[in-house]
Amino acid sequence: MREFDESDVRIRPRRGGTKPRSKRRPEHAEAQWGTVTTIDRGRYDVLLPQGGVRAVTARELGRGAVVVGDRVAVVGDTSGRAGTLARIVRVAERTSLLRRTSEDTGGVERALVANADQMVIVTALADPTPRTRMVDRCLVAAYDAGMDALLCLTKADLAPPADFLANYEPLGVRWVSSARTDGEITGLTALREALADRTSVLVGHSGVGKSTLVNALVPNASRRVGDVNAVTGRGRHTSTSALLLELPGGGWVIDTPGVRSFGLAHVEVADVVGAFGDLAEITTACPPGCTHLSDAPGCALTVYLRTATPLGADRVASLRRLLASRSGESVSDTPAMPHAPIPGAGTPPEGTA
Ligand SMILES: Nc1nc2c(ncn2[C@@H]2O[C@H](COP(=O)(O)OP(=O)(O)OP(=O)(O)O)[C@@H](O)[C@H]2O)c(=O)[nH]1
Repeated sequence: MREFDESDVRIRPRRGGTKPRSKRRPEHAEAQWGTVTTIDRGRYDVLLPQGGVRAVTARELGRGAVVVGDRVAVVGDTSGRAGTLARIVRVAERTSLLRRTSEDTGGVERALVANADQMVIVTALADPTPRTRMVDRCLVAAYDAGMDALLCLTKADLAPPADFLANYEPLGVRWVSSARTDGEITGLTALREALADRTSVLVGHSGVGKSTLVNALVPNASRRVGDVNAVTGRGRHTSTSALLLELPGGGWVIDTPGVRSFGLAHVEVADVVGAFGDLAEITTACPPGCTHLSDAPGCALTVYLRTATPLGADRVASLRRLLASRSGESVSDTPAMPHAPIPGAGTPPEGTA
């Protein structure tokens, strides 16, 4: 019979070894501040003033505490040499946070991107067919996160923007459009102007041409361009992780992987209504807990509709469409009549819907 000796006993070294634990948190006075550019399986790429480093997060920060766009304090090996890992010890207060819930019915809330001040909603005018529902949900998420919204309509060589834009006329959403002409992406001047010196998060369904845009805006971005599936009409998921990129003319863009769903269960009704200053005042006369949807008993918006101007009625219809999209209900899209842009919607780089 074989005898046992010490080599048969496997002792897993305790994390931190036998070092006595200090009760005092290190001050990390030597920490350097940088911005998280991408995340891959628990590894964070952080851009420091002298260049990029790869880092892990300190245990006390907890899981999921850091997202792309976060300003973070980094300690340890910040040489950026291959194989080295620095440590993120602090996260700066965020100026904005884009979130989504995994399921509309109160699923887990996830932070997606921090510190962006503008959401660029990329939608193809054809191939795949544009859907207002996705755009509506993005708008709600942008308003909730405290960001401006910009509609970026791609593939204008395949269909004109007018019909689709009519849906956003009453909202006064800023818009730009791009096209492919003789193999080149054109119409980028207005987009570049709208992105200059800002941090913009690009969202959109897979296949709308988001990677193509990023490659055109940021030389060497090398975002993979996929094909639209001929059977489903949807794009393949060729991008994987959110990525922050510096624009040559100043400013930053954050490319996000193809978003298939935008769960908004975490968004409060009041935050959506708050984005409609004129209507918010009217809703103060609503009964407590009013959903402001068309079937809501005693909703002051329904009373207002009896005497509203066509523009006012369109505004109510748009707000209700957004509120319904927030709760996951589907409503039929009634194209709105063209009207003048809404004051306070921002300066349009090219036009206002
Ligand atoms: N006709 C036309 N096609 C375009 C235009 N922009 C992009 N495409 C094509 O649309 C397809 C999808 O483009 P991508 O840039 O990969 O789309 P994406 O939104 O990044 O998709 P994912 O990478 O899957 O998230 C590709 O075949 C592009 O060549 C455009 O302005 N006009």
